[in-house]
Amino acid sequence: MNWDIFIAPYAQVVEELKVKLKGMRRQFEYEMEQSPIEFVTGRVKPKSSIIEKARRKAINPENIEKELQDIAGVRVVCQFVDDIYAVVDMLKNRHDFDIVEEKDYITRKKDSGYRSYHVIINYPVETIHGEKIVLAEIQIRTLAMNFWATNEHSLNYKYAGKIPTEVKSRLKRAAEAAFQLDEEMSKIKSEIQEAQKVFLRKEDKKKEPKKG
Ligand SMILES: Nc1nc2c(ncn2[C@@H]2O[C@H](COP(=O)(O)OP(=O)(O)OP(=O)(O)O)[C@@H](O)[C@H]2O)c(=O)[nH]1
Ligand SMILES: Nc1ncnc2c1ncn2[C@@H]1O[C@H](COP(=O)(O)OP(=O)(O)OP(=O)(O)O)[C@@H](O)[C@H]1O
Repeated sequence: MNWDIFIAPYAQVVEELKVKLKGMRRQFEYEMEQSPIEFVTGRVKPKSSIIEKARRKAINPENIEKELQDIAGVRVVCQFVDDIYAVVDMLKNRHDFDIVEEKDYITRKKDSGYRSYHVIINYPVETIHGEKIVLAEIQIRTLAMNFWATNEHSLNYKYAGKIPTEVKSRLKRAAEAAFQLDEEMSKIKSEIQEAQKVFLRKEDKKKEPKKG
């Protein structure tokens, strides 16, 4: 199998989804002065990670495309927890892909402490050989959930998946603290948003050309 040929449609999907989700963010800012989307990232799963995951999950190489859901992955990071559900609703209303699975690790966090909402989609991508339906994963999480997950990911990498018990329990406590942070911020959401709107208006005024 030629790896570049195999990966090309996934790279295309990641780029297209990033453009579309960033477009949603921009539209929100123009129309409402604020957006449920803080930022969007995306990546094609590295080759070594695909091979390792396929081995870990005992997936036959010929079934990788059907069974590995996150070769193409994008991430939508939001300020507040209810922004996540607003984004999920918007994804459900789109007609350019089909949702095949939803994983709500917010109401049911993982044992590690991980929280996020995952939407798995079938995305039709145009290739030089015609349309190809490709699986992709959209992770939606708050800034606090993202902070936790990024740090936990680094520790998992450092300890090759075997994080010492002491560090693990600190991570669980940190996950609880991130959860509390999200809860508290949600309670003062309207005040924060009002302040951010005033700030945006001031920034826009600065950009206006001076009269006279
Ligand atoms: N940092 C961190 N990320 C996680 C954790 N669990 C899941 N993820 C992320 O979510 C993705 C999908 O995880 P799952 O929904 O559990 O599905 P999966 O593909 O079976 O993944 P595995 O948990 O690796 O078996 C992973 O590839 C990670 O990017 C976690 O405990 N910590
Ligand atoms: N859907 C996604 N969108 C954007 N970035 C992602 C997504 N999923 C993972 N990443 C990031 O891509 C990088 C490589 O992650 P990688 O795919 O190797 O591992 P993983 O998805 O966290 O774990 P696993 O192999 O266990 O599923 C990490 O920085 C990870 O945070």
